[in-house]
Amino acid sequence: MSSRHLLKVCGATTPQDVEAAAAAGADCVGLWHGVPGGPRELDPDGLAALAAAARSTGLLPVWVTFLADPAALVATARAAGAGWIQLHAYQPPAVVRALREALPASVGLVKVLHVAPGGAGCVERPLIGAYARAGTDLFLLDTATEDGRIGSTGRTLDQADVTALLPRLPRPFLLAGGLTPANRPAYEEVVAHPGFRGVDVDTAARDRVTGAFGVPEIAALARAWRHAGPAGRGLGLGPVPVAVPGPGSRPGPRSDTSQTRRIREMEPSS
Ligand SMILES: O=C(O)c1ccccc1N[C@@H]1O[C@H](COP(=O)(O)O)[C@@H](O)[C@H]1O
Repeated sequence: MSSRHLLKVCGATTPQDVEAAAAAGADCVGLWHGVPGGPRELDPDGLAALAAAARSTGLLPVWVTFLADPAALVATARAAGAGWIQLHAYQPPAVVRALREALPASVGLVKVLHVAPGGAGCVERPLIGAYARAGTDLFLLDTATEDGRIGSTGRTLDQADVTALLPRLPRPFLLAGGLTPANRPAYEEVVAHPGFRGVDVDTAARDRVTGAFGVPEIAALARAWRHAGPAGRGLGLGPVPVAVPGPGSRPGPRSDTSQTRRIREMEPSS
């Protein structure tokens, strides 16, 4: 038996984007709010409307944000009904903890770890254990460019930089950063890691002319990235064995409902 990996596509702005993602076989769709100056920024009503549209197609809506104020995050998460929240910036572990304490277990918490190119490593490396203990369900490894850009960089991570980080990750992770159907073979070692749960893509999910999500583009990503992993691995969000000891740990698998459970329950395909 083998497992199916997740495909998240990021930055939907219209119901048509959501429909394209669902039709092409994505599992999760990223919706922005609180990304200042971002070209795909949604207002709170737009976020809630597209989250509902995503749920109605069976997609898991993921709210992607740079916001760091716990009260604002909690209020928006409740109003929008996001399945997961992706903290895509340099929010400290205390923000994760505040969200974990305030939100139901059904809301998954994704913390992005930014990896700089050229062997410079992960910006948040000293905080990884603290993020896990604060309640992070899933890490997301993405590029931070030399000039400080984060999110939708279209820039790939070096497999060696990623694999150097993996022994320190006490939670499952998604991979991002300039991923395409063609560069899947460059990440064999990453895909084989027991914590790997799938990929997150913006640039390569889009029609080059219109800039909207493209069904052929997303379907090609799904074919390349979402297929079988090693036998017996599920999509659970529980702890991953790591070489790095950490003081305490959060309790075992949380009881949860709805969208997060849907991801946890995605059965391995043969
Ligand atoms: O999708 C975006 O444009 C975006 C903007 C701000 C924060 C996060 C964003 N998305 C993340 O960008 C990467 C994938 O981008 P790419 O494939 O390298 O272009 C992924 O982490 C998305 O969640």
